[in-house]
Amino acid sequence: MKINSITIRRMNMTMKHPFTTSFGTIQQKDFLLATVTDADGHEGWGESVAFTAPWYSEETTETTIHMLRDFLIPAVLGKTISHPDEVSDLFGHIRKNNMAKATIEGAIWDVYAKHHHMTLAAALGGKRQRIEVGISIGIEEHVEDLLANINGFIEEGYKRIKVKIKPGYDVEVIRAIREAYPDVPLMADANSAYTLDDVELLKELDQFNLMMIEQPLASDDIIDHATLQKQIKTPICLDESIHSLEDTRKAIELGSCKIINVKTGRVGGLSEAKKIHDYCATKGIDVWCGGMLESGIGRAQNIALTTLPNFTLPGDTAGSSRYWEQDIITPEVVANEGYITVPTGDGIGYIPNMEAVERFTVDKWVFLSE
Ligand SMILES: O=C(O)CCC(=O)c1ccccc1C(=O)O
Ligand SMILES: [Mg+2]
Repeated sequence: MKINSITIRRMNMTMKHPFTTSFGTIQQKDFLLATVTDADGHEGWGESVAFTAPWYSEETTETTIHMLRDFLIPAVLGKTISHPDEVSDLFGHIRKNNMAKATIEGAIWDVYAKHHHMTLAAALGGKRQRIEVGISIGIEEHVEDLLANINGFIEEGYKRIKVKIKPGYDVEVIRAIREAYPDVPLMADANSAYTLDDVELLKELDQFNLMMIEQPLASDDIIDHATLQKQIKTPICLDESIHSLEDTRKAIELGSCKIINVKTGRVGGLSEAKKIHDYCATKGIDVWCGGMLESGIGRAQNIALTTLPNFTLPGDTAGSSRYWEQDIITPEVVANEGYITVPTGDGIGYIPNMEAVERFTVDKWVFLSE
């Protein structure tokens, strides 16, 4: 399969509702789409999950444009590959910049699956025909508003509720949720808002039977998380700290977590995500698929990844309508009673809605092979 051309679009989409975490609020999504074509004219799509500002990780929309244009696209354009696993070798001389790498790698997986007339899920080795999904709910200034949001999503059937916590918005908020919903599968994501000085407070969360606490400590830490896990009963799930299979191995060996949130962008692509999934399966560590407020393209990639067998816990991949007035794929992603049916068309299985894609495009670059 020869990589004939790559198109990068800078997109701007407005989310229906602002989304607030411990590090800030986001409503405007400024992100990139990559389209890769092979010599037979198959077209694969990928999405960059980097945000405009570097609050979740160090990558931004601008750094991903730089990396794609000056390093990553030249490394693959015109090359012939027989399998997407080879892309990591082509990128082998470029350190980190995982979200930029995953943008191209994801598009190459899609074009590979289309080239072989199979679904992306099947190309990855996934077997599930539907996936179980939860919902991630942002911080609300008033707890009544949060409870109203939770109520709506429980009524829609989402399989578990994830709420964001931060210092001053934690034990009492979780207590209020548990009083209203004693049995709902519930978890909390701190996005690195605490330190080991907060151990006593974090121990108080043990009384609420949370499925897990996600990334309580620093975004680059796996040592303190191991110390914390020894002192709390609630399983720790790592998100920000895990960038590779090697990080995963070290975190599991240290006892830093019992669960891993897999995000393709954070780990540099679907091939690495699959390796992490496979390794965790051998260690008895559950994984689930995280979200980055993606458009339909990234969402479709997440759905395909979640069909792998060790994605045993509901992920953050909600339906399109939770985020967008109009998504950029046809059909849109629909979650019904907490399940998304895996599409059966080739590749990502959803068709880019070009009218919507063009409408939200603010910049575009085309790279052709010689
Ligand atoms: O609904 C989603 O896509 C997941 C939302 C979410 O939790 C999140 C959104 C943006 C950045 C980081 C995170 C996170 O998982 O920590
Ligand atoms: Mg998280």
